[in-house]
Amino acid sequence: MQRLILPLPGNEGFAKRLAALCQGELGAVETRRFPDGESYVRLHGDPRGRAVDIVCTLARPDPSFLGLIFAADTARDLGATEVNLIAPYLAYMRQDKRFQDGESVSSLSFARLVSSTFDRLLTVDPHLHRHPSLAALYTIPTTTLHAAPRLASWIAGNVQAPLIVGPDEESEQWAGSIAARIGAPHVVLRKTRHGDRQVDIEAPDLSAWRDCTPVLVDDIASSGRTLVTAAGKLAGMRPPQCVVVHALFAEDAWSQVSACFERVVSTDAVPHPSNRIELAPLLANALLRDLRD
Ligand SMILES: O=P(O)(O)OC[C@H]1O[C@H](OP(=O)(O)OP(=O)(O)O)[C@H](O)[C@@H]1O
Repeated sequence: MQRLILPLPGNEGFAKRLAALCQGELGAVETRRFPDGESYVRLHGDPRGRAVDIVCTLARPDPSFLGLIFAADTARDLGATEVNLIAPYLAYMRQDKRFQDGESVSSLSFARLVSSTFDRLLTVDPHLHRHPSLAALYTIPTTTLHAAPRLASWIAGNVQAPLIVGPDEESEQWAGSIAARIGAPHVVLRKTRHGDRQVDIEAPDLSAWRDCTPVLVDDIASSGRTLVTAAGKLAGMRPPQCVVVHALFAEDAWSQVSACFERVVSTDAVPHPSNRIELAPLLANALLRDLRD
């Protein structure tokens, strides 16, 4: 039986591309607020006897999360054989430790809530910093996909003589992988984070690559401070470009970041005007491979 693909509001475009690629049936989730602010949820599509994939990128998750849980529960109540969460961006991955007494380890609490509601989670480049994999947080099976091959193809097709630049040591994994795929050089800068919006970045001598176009690559753009500060270290080189996986761009980050680069592009993991790189093919392949019903 065809899978039923149900996007939460705002995820319809991504879900439509996904449904077309994996021959799923596209349904819908209607949501609204009751006058008292509580969430109303109604599914359009029949989950009975079928695998249901709920598509909801989890950027800014707090206002939509309860509706997501209600949608999943409703699919199960109505007879879905399994209920999976397709979250191209996975939220609450950064507070993965109690830095100060009494703090919530929200990565773990969020993972418990998702694990108690869904049968399986598919996501792209979750911000795994202190944990080796999602299995350290989630008790359901998870599939972690990587955008680096698609970022590499975009850079190879759009940038002459790129120098791949990672803004911090953690970005070595994707900067190195992208560079190796397209036969480009790469460098990694060193970042020290002092607060939500304060970072310092040190760069090595980049003069050997003056004839290259620096392409900054990162997993997340949130406050934008990492990208803005890193761009400041590329002075004297060709106009820099920037490719990110998850375009959160909080508050005024987009105007700050876009002013520092000749071009900023992102994947469609989080809907944003900078989206140029489609991830639906990556997720469709995973669905067809891992979740065959
Ligand atoms: O746009 P911004 O607000 O600068 O946030 C984005 C940056 O934050 C993350 O790293 P972070 O420095 O938080 O490392 P960590 O979470 O792994 O400690 C991420 O890898 C980006 O580099």
